[in-house]
Amino acid sequence: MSTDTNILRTPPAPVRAAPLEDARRQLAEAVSHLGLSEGTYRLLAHPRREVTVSVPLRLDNGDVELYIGHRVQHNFSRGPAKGGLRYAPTVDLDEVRALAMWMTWKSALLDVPYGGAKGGIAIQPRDHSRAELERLTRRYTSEILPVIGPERDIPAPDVGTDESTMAWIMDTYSVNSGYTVPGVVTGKPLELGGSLGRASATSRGVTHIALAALQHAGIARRGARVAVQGMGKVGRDAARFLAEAGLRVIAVSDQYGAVHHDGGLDIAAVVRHLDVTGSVVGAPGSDELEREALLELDVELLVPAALEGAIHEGNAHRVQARVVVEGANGPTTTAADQVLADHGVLVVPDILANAGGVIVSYFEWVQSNQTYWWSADEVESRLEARMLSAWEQVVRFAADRRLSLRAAATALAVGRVAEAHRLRGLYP
Ligand SMILES: NC(=O)c1ccc[n+]([C@@H]2O[C@H](COP(=O)([O-])OP(=O)(O)OC[C@H]3O[C@@H](n4cnc5c(N)ncnc54)[C@H](O)[C@@H]3O)[C@@H](O)[C@H]2O)c1
Repeated sequence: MSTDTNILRTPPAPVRAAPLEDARRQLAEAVSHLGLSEGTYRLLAHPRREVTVSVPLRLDNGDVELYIGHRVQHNFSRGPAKGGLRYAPTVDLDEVRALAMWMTWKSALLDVPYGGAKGGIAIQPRDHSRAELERLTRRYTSEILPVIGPERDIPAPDVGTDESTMAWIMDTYSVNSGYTVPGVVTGKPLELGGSLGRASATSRGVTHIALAALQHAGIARRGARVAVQGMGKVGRDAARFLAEAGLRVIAVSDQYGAVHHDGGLDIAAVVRHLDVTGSVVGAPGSDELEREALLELDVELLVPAALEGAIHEGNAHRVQARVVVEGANGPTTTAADQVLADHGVLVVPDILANAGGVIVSYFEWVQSNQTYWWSADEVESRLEARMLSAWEQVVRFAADRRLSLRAAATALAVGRVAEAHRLRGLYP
């Protein structure tokens, strides 16, 4: 058993700005633009359901550590709640609330029949063995068991979690149900009913949107310079797909630092180095760059694909990119958004740019529920069609209403959710 101080150790305090304030401000703008009521704002500014749980973990050395987990279901008026599960030391309830709200807008914008949710545990997964992460995941799952399920709330991977995490959730849920329930999570391993194309779906979607946005901005794709912040599940495949599409990825970063090569990085070599060493730093054919300097490089396209608040009031005026495509959720603060708009930077918002994940999650859920599997080509062509259709709707709405792409995307999504509420009526 651990010492008292160990038991009482609290997770590190969050270091970032307030994503929930930004999310609520975006909602308020959409409500006002659409002429919806104050009551509608209040209804949508607060999550429908929140669960906070203690997650005691027996460490490999026998000590017991306590972690705090959350699952927030922002809205389920259009279908089951849907959203990722994050393991990071910076997780707190307000962050999870913001991420859950953005999931509601994303599902509505892409017209998938889901609401929005998010989960998180305040833990540094790097500091734990695989066996510890499995026990943590199973205990967290059993604590939130009553509120999840294929018709209630369907988790998926996010920062610090992966397909193994989803396999453990599915197994824990299934053992407790007495039969196998593949539809309780998405982002599962293929062998357990995962979908072809799910692992790289967010990155594919980012790439489709980035190419459309460059064209919209009148920038030739061939040789266009790109910087990608974050080389995790989203960033690494986005860098690869963008390079394959003829762009020149000149810089990438992770939490340890950034690397740069003016002539274009060899992304396959960078990823091999990352897999072996755990970081992009020192990748062959690259110079080292200060981590945050990546955001300020002279590039045509910047893809922030790490965490919230990367582009903020303090650095936004130094961003030189002409187009920013948000691979991450909430990487641009509201204050930074205004600075980028004043500088003529085209910002494609997260709820559109990184929606490829929720689209193919929806395809996976449909396939799981029907026990019928689609080919990779089918998945990818349906993903591309949905992404580009949403892009066109947002661009048209923004032009008609003289809104930024973020304001347009949020208003379109909020309008659909508000309409679902109106049609269903208020119980009792
Ligand atoms: N995984 C998905 O399908 C998905 C879908 C939609 C949105 N997102 C969002 O995309 C973002 C990344 O998610 P992920 O699944 O790739 O997570 P991940 O844990 O796989 O990767 C995160 C990456 O960010 C890096 N990073 C952290 N802090 C950094 C910093 N200050 N500077 C540079 N790099 C930093 C990490 O080193 C890592 O490479 C998150 O905002 C997530 O919510 C993910």
